Amino acid sequence: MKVLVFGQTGQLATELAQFDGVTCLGRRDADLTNPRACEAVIAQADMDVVINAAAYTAVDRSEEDRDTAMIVNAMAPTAMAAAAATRGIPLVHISTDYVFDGSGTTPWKPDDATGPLGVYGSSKLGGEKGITATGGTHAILRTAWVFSAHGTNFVKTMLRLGAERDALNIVADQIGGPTPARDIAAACMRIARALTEDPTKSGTYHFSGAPDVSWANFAREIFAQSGLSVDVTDIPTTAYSTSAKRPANSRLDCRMTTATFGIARPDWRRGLAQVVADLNT
Ligand SMILES: NC(=O)C1=CN([C@@H]2O[C@H](COP(=O)(O)OP(=O)(O)OC[C@H]3O[C@@H](n4cnc5c(N)ncnc54)[C@H](OP(=O)(O)O)[C@@H]3O)[C@@H](O)[C@H]2O)C=CC1
Ligand SMILES: Cc1cn([C@H]2C[C@H](O)[C@@H](COP(=O)(O)OP(=O)(O)O[C@H]3O[C@@H](C)C(=O)[C@@H](O)[C@H]3O)O2)c(=O)[nH]c1=O
Repeated sequence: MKVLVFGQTGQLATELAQFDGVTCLGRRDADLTNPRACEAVIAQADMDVVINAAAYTAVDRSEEDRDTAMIVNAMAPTAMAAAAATRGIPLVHISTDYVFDGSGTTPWKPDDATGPLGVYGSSKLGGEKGITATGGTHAILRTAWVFSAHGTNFVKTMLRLGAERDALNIVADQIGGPTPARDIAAACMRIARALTEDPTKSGTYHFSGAPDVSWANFAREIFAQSGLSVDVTDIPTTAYSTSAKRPANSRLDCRMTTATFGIARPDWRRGLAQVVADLNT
């Protein structure tokens, strides 16, 4: 299976690059601020499937840079979907828990009502809607709280801060499933294969690590596994000021993904152990 991946330097793209048959495109090969260029790349490439692992992921910055976030996260993926549909190949696209408003405590199902709280979530929802509307073979895989040894993520932020300070205040009223990028990459490859064999599996799916946890308890586990002695104090969201609002409830109901593709929720504590080991080598 020949797989064209948008993204090269990011957490997910770096993990996808480990699989056979994958060609990763960096910004110089395809800049998502130019959706037409993304379309042209797909039209010209001889590929079996496209995975979009590129996105504008700076949640707070997107509040002041709405236009770029919308082009990269909504217009470019829509253009990719149109080009993939024209070529008759599937598109696997990654979306986020931030498309939900975070109300309640029940895990979100794929067809639950969306209601993004900020620009990043709105732009990602725009991408979902554009892809779905093209009517081509696709999977939109919503995930959450991604971490890996590469790029920027909460684990690396905690390790940096934990090396500098012996106490941290961390939000404890936002709950979600941290997800190792390596497991998302494996899920994407499996879904890509399944879609090439059975396009009726097109749709929106959820995939996040288990068990669900607060950011504060995630931080505690990060420090425990990395041997750092840092005192974590639970704080409410209201005590941590950010430009973008984050959902309180980021739990994702992943049962449809398991039922359709045989992919189970990974235990993020195992993924964390791997990342901590990778960072120490
Ligand atoms: N990170 C997370 O916690 C979560 C991420 N997701 C989604 O998962 C997917 C993968 O995320 P992740 O791997 O963490 O992302 P990263 O932030 O690690 O990487 C983003 C990638 O997108 C590329 N990119 C950004 N803007 C452009 C552009 N204009 N043209 C070309 N490439 C561009 C970056 O390239 P460059 O280095 O050149 O900027 C980079 O390779 C995204 O769709 C994201 O929305 C979903 C839930 C949680
Ligand atoms: C650094 C720090 C963060 N926090 C809080 C702020 C926030 O509520 C939470 C996580 O902060 P971050 O800014 O690292 O995470 P954030 O960038 O919001 O992470 C999100 O990224 C996008 C791309 C997604 O799609 C989401 O699934 C999610 O992973 O931790 C503290 O409470 N104390 C701290 O010292």
